[in-house]
Amino acid sequence: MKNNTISTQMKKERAFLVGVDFEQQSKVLSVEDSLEELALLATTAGLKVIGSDFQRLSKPNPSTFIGSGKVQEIKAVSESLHADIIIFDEELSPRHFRELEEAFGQNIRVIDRTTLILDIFAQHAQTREGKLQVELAQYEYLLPRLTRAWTHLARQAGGGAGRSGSVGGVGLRGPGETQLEVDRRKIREKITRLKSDIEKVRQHRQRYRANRKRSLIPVVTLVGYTNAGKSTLLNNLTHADVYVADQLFATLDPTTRRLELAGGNALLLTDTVGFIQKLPTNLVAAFRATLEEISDSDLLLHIVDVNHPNAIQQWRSVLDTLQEIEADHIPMITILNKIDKTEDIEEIKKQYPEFSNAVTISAKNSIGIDQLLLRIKRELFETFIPISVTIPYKNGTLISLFHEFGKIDHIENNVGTVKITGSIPGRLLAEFEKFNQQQKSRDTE
Ligand SMILES: Nc1nc2c(ncn2[C@@H]2O[C@H](COP(=O)(O)OP(=O)(O)OP(=O)(O)O)[C@@H](O)[C@H]2O)c(=O)[nH]1
Ligand SMILES: [Mg+2]
Repeated sequence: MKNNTISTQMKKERAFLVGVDFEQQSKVLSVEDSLEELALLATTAGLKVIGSDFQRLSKPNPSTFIGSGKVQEIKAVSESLHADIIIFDEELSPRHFRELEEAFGQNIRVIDRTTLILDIFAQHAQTREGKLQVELAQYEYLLPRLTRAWTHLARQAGGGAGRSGSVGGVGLRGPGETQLEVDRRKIREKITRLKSDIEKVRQHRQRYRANRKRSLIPVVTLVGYTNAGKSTLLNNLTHADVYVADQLFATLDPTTRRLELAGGNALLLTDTVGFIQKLPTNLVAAFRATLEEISDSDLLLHIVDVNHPNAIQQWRSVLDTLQEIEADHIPMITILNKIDKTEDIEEIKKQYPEFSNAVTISAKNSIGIDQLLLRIKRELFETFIPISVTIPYKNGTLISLFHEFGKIDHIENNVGTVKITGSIPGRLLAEFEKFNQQQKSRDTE
């Protein structure tokens, strides 16, 4: 594989995009819309998009992904447009890469959607954890796709391999190993090291989360398609200073801020990485630590750019990803954002029943924010579930929790235990489950 890094320092590289319209395949976006999104991704990565084309296929061609005639056609067009790089809107297999590089020749690089997203992630990651996660995803993606000696990796990654000199230099080559094997081995070693580093960060994060759980402030996470306005909303609500930009994946690293609601309740609000259709699965895996934040929340705020022509498709695609990371059971408020740019919001709500219960806001212009805060408050602090529990004195935290957040109808002190009948916010149900009266009497029968 040739150099995979898209440089933004030099004159903008010229990119030609290639999509595939698969017949009979359920897809989130049409091939044209998906290519438009790919163009945005390419621009975000610092490329200049000079054209695009697509082919209708029933299944990928095993050697060149698209048909060989189409390859020749695209080769001719992209050469005449002086393209530096060709981007496929689908994930390419190692063999596809090999054959396409062969077909397009030395002067044009071939990358795919995943490589492009990984590149943007690499450019946008700020924290150590974010950087580690992206680096791991890049190495894991590249390892099987390594088709020739690949010395740029060491320089590009800026990691250990770079400091130890050029890959495969004198003394680095193992007996009988080819350059390619050396590269592969080095990458495998690097992957092992990255995984253990990430695991350490993950454990630290888990301990932090456990502490937070104990403090019992509800955790609310902003989710949504990339560029929907998640960071803008976090900034609006908490006066945080998260980077906001009209580009894809502006945010990579999670930011958490405390938000005080009227009436004295507080919550922790987290902004995190956005989703996209055809999100590469290994990227989801690499970001598991970050995404665990989401599956551990008490409430999700799902932000939709209602002004986007594919708003409903984006909404569905986010739900798919939430299901993939096992976060689809968490209560969710759908928020239609950017209504300042929308002509008839009621019409849209009527058109899509999925949106009928949504809160409508403009995060940028502070429209509908009070309404949203009321909904959050209701969801977290005012949805009560009747319960009757017998709690041993030694579980004092739980008793004080009931006093603080629950509504007590009746309280009775016995030897070593206290029996409380009343109701608690739905989000706390799991905490009390063990001491639930009904549950207990069933068990002893
Ligand atoms: N007109 C309008 N633009 C908005 C509104 N909210 C956000 N935006 C714009 O939408 C773009 C994306 O906003 P962000 O807050 O960065 O979106 P995000 O969901 O955090 O995006 P990623 O971090 O890239 O996933 C920015 O240009 C914002 O200024 C709104 O209510 N109205
Ligand atoms: Mg953001």
